[in-house]
Amino acid sequence: MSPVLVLVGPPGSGKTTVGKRLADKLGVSFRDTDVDIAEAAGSPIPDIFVDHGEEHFRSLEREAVAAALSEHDGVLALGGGAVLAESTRALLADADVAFLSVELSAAVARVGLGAGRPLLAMNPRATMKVLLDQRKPLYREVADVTVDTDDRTPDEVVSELAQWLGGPAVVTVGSASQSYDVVIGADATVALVDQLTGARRAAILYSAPMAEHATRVAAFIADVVEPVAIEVPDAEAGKTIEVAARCWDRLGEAGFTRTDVIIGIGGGAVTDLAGFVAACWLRGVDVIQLPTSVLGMVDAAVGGKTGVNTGGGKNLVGAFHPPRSVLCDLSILDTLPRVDRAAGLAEVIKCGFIADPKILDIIEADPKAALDPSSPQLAELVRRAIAVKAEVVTEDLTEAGRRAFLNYGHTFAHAIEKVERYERRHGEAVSIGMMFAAVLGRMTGRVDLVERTRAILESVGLPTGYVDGRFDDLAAAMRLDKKNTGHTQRFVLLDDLVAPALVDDVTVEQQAAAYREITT
Ligand SMILES: NC(=O)c1ccc[n+]([C@@H]2O[C@H](COP(=O)([O-])OP(=O)(O)OC[C@H]3O[C@@H](n4cnc5c(N)ncnc54)[C@H](O)[C@@H]3O)[C@@H](O)[C@H]2O)c1
Ligand SMILES: O=C(O)C(=O)C[C@@H](O)[C@H](O)[C@H](O)COP(=O)(O)O
Repeated sequence: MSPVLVLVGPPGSGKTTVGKRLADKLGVSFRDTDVDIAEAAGSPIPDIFVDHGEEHFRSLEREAVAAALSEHDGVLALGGGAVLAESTRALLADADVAFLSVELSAAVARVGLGAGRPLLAMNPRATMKVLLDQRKPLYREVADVTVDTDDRTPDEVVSELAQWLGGPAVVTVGSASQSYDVVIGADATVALVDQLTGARRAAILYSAPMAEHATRVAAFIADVVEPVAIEVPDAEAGKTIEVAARCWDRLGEAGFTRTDVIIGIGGGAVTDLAGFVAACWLRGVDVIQLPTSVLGMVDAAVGGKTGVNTGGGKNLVGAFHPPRSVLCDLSILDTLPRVDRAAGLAEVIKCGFIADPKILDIIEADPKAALDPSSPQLAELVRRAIAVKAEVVTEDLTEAGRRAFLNYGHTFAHAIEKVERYERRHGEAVSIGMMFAAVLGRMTGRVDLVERTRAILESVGLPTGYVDGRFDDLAAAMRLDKKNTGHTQRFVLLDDLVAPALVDDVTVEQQAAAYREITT
């Protein structure tokens, strides 16, 4: 766990005011290490200075900062002198840190007579000058971003910080030479050109709704590679072996070699197809994924699972084929219909239940913001869900073990999708599938998360019930689930919040009873 953002800066820079407002805007909590120290010591900071001296205070501060950095996942403000400690500066190297800068006169005016600030009790202007001269280089050393607070309102500072947090972030999947980056931010696509080194041609796979964007990307890379545009049918209609075969024909016509690259631009259906086409062409060429839906960004384009649907079931034919990189340009989400944003949130919520409960807190605090493509909340949710997936996939690329937890809710979801001939959004099916799994979890004596699951899914407009009379078909589809082994059916259920387990003793009667409970 680490803070969303750590604020450093001198007294009067506005760390507390800005920190509280930023935390509110992001839907996270605020913590201040000075408050922690005073609470733990049972006396105000000036008294600690007077009774025990500054050295003693600094040692309490080092401990408080180390604890908060490992425990807190909201916005964290540090005392002005915290950066004096070398050990604290070393810890801050792993955190996102913002330095709120302020010039001498503004700092003195804001601090006034220095009430509550022992070092400024005497001659505040002269003392503040010494503090600023001594500490400014240290603030700069630890900061990832510096925000000038002179002549600006706290809200203006908050906006700049929120914007910076929405800027490119990089999550690495895998380790050493097997790793790749997921770049997340408003301008992530700019990184594409650097990713094309060594390629002569780039085949761009896209479907009609993303045609304009694909044309822009083709023009953007035309100086470095020859773009080969391949339009495929939209959504699940494109995820078939026939469409893949047509793409391979086009690659053959274009003389596509092993050093050429495929680019997938679209939702999860297109990135799954693009990855599969790349995995098989010449037994494997590189694919760069440019997901354009929430679901594509947080899930489908990350992790190297590629594939198509067949008459037998969802994603039954495919390959593990990690991408060269994944570039998530958040600004592209502006045109994504609201229903598809909600569908993507189903996979985000899944990550909340299996690994990162902060995701649930953020959505529960403000479901509307979670659906808003320009909100800092959605940017934060995308980053968190990608971090969950990256962590799991890094440990278990081929689903030999823990990766199966990412399939929470998917046994029933994939059955729905098959029974409905792939005409329902995947995220909606996952939403219903998580209700089914939550009911099974409670029924089998595990944790009861049924109402929390229902409430959070419905808060973003996702379905939580299903139609009656289809259990036999669904049960038959679930018997073909990829997690099953031999005669054993396996479900991912939650022993507790963020404690998923692979369970192999769920009876058909329990499945039927869970189905009845979610049948509307
Ligand atoms: N490989 C994996 O690990 C993995 C993980 C999760 C899901 N998936 C797969 O992903 C697919 C679902 O992905 P999805 O929810 O993105 O659905 P989708 O790919 O069908 O996209 C939904 C719709 O949104 C459109 N769209 C996408 N981005 C847009 C944008 N920026 N503006 C306007 N329209 C846009 C698409 O063209 C499509 O019409 C399923 O096939 C699912 O099986 C794969
Ligand atoms: O990446 C994984 O592993 C997942 O299970 C992620 C799922 O959210 C995703 O829907 C995936 O496509 C399902 O994989 P499948 O192997 O069950 O088809």
